[in-house]
Amino acid sequence: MTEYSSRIEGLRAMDPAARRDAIAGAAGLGEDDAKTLAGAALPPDLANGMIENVIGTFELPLGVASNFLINGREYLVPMAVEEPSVVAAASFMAKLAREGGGFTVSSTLPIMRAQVQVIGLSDPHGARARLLAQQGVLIDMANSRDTVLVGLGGGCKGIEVQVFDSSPIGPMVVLHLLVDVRDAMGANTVNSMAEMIAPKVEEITGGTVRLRILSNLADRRVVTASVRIPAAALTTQTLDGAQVAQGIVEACALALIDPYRAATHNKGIMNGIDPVVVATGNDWRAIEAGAHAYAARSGRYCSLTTWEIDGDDALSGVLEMPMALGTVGGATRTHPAAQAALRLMRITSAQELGEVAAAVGLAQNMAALRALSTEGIQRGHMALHARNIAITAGATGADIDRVAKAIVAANDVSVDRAKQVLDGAY
Ligand SMILES: CC(C)(COP(=O)([O-])OP(=O)([O-])OC[C@H]1O[C@@H](n2cnc3c(N)ncnc32)[C@H](O)[C@@H]1OP(=O)([O-])[O-])[C@@H](O)C(=O)NCCC(=O)NCCSC(=O)C[C@@](C)(O)CC(=O)[O-]
Ligand SMILES: NC(=O)C1=CN([C@@H]2O[C@H](COP(=O)(O)OP(=O)(O)OC[C@H]3O[C@@H](n4cnc5c(N)ncnc54)[C@H](OP(=O)(O)O)[C@@H]3O)[C@@H](O)[C@H]2O)C=CC1
Repeated sequence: MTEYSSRIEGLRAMDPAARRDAIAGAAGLGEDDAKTLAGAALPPDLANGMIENVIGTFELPLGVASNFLINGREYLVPMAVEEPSVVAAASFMAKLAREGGGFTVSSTLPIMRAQVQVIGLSDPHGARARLLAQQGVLIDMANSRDTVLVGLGGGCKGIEVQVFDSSPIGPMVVLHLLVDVRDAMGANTVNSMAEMIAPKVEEITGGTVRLRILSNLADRRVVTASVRIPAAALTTQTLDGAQVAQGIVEACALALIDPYRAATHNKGIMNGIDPVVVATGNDWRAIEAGAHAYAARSGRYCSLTTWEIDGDDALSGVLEMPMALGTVGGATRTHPAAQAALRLMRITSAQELGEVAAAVGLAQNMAALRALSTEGIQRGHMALHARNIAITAGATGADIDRVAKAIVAANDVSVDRAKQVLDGAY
């Protein structure tokens, strides 16, 4: 068996079939999985079982980011995304990151929260005390709902109770169930537990339970990714590495103080994370909600990453954010391509998947800041977007690359110019 490698010579120049063969070979992926990743993997009857009123399926390009070395392990990362330059940028930064030993990642236990809202209380603080006194009963009751999870070492591990002295409808108490969901995203799991304990919560508090639902602010399920790259590795044709590193730090500084910039900065991070979330059949709305709520947890929305230059003149970046991803549950086991994507990465736990997604998010942020603080985003991004423009203008087959190259060379990446190239005017 060949050794798994994420470095594949000439990958970008291959056609999709050859690229798929090269990826499958490098990852030791079986023929069936390679075929599944080629597309049309979701038959109508399966799709019809996943959501309602199904009329078909909607496809996205699936790319693979190369060069990722994460905690000393090689990863070829599947990314389902419509935006050009995202996969290239991640691969590029992962290549640079190898100069410093790649990415280092870690994560907390997969603890999700479910909220149980209690209203109609005359003594909210007394109700809180009564709930805390009965926490053993509530935890046992919640765990009786999911013996499979408990058998796997997960389950409800504790409760928290918050009192809101005032709200538009008066005081309320909110009980949080803290549940180790193991390899699941966990929404259905914790929602079932919250609904199960609700009558007992009413009995203990004397109030009325309204909402029983997870919180997407998964602040007890946090992943940290970091990277440290010697400045020399960042050298470009016109700038030395120290200048590039300084530019990245200065670009991040604005996202740390200004929500207008932070929103775009964090969108750039999610450019890396969402495609991995989608490719593995996970709930990207949950990941987006968690990320942005976490970015605003201090009361001021800011960057999810920090970039510094350390004492040895190396550029050092850190991303910290919630990551509620599953390798079981939801659509992760229903969609054949999601399973093949996990096998492509050889991922065996939800925690590992979250850590890989975070490394890709950090790489993506670095790529954007590097481009923005040096030559600007348009050169690299528009050169790759040019193929989309060529298609929009009507190019097909070999004409797509020919027209794209021509409009990039003319520094006029527009549909008009592409049409003129197609019509032979240039
Ligand atoms: C686009 C690049 C990578 C070009 O950068 P470049 O310097 O032209 O790249 P290169 O040709 O020297 O290639 C270097 C490596 O990049 C990868 N690479 C390069 N091209 C390809 C390709 N066609 N297909 C596959 N891989 C590619 C590949 O790994 C390659 O290594 P090699 O294979 O040669 O050993 C660079 O300009 C870049 O990183 N730009 C940033 C792009 C970006 O951030 N895109 C996201 C969309 S913009 C956005 O939505 C977010 C934003 C920007 O608003 C966020 C924010 O504001 O913070
Ligand atoms: N606000 C939000 O984000 C919401 C999201 N959702 C959706 O919920 C879905 C995810 O819910 P989720 O609870 O993950 O899915 P599931 O309920 O489908 O799967 C979780 C269940 O899988 C079983 N299981 C088997 N092996 C494992 C393992 N190794 N680790 C953990 N559990 C295991 C467990 O018990 P058992 O076998 O007994 O089932 C567990 O309860 C997504 O589709 C999401 O879109 C739903 C509501 C709200």
